[in-house]
Amino acid sequence: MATAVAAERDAVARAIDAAPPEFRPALDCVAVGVGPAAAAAGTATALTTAALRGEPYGLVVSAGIGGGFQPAAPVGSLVVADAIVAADLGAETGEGFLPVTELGFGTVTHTPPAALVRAAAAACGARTGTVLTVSTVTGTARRAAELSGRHPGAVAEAMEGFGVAEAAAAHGVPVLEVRAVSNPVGPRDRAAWRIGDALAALTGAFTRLAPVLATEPDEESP
Ligand SMILES: O=C(O)c1cccc(C(=O)CC[C@H]2O[C@@H](n3cnc4c(=O)[nH]cnc43)[C@H](O)[C@@H]2O)c1
Repeated sequence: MATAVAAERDAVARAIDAAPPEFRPALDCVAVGVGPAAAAAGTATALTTAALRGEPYGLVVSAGIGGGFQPAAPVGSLVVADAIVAADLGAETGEGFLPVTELGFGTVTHTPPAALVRAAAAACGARTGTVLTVSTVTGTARRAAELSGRHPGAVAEAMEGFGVAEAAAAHGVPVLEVRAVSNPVGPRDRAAWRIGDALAALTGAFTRLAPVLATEPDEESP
């Protein structure tokens, strides 16, 4: 489990530690830092350390708070990513933004296992959709509309998912992203953030997700 900051890690760990032993997943919670680069470095380090220990991870979960696109993901709601997309990895041109894939290299999308996404969303009552990874928090209606226009399936944005997913992919491990919405994506309004509520929602989500994450992948329905 990779979160950006300690408050998110503790919100998830509270739920996991409280799960009954038979439903408690063997899960390490690590705060890997804010932003895609720190998230990739921290997650890759954790994956490599576990592999060298002879106990490789079978799943990586990127979890934390995030901004919700309105009206798809209201503040306080939960989102499970069915696609994890690097929204600002590319080039600006006179004709608009070009993702790196159109420049001929890299990747901008990671796709979590569909059955796991369905099971996780059903367990915690989350919406599913694209979760964008950005290096700059959206702060204007114009940028929010631009991102929604380029990514019609986007329900949320955050800053780590794609970095976590890149590290997981490098280790051949599946990835999941779960976000509790702390603020709307749009004009900057710090008074509208509900970080405490979102952290409580994250704990609630992982209370209900624990049995899903404790299930061996081959026990899942397709
Ligand atoms: O200063 C601001 O206007 C501002 C607005 C929203 C979030 C921030 C942060 O610095 C939080 C970054 C942190 O939390 C995640 N997060 C939460 N909301 C968003 C968002 O709307 N867009 C992107 N990231 C968000 C993010 O994953 C970071 O870990 C500042």
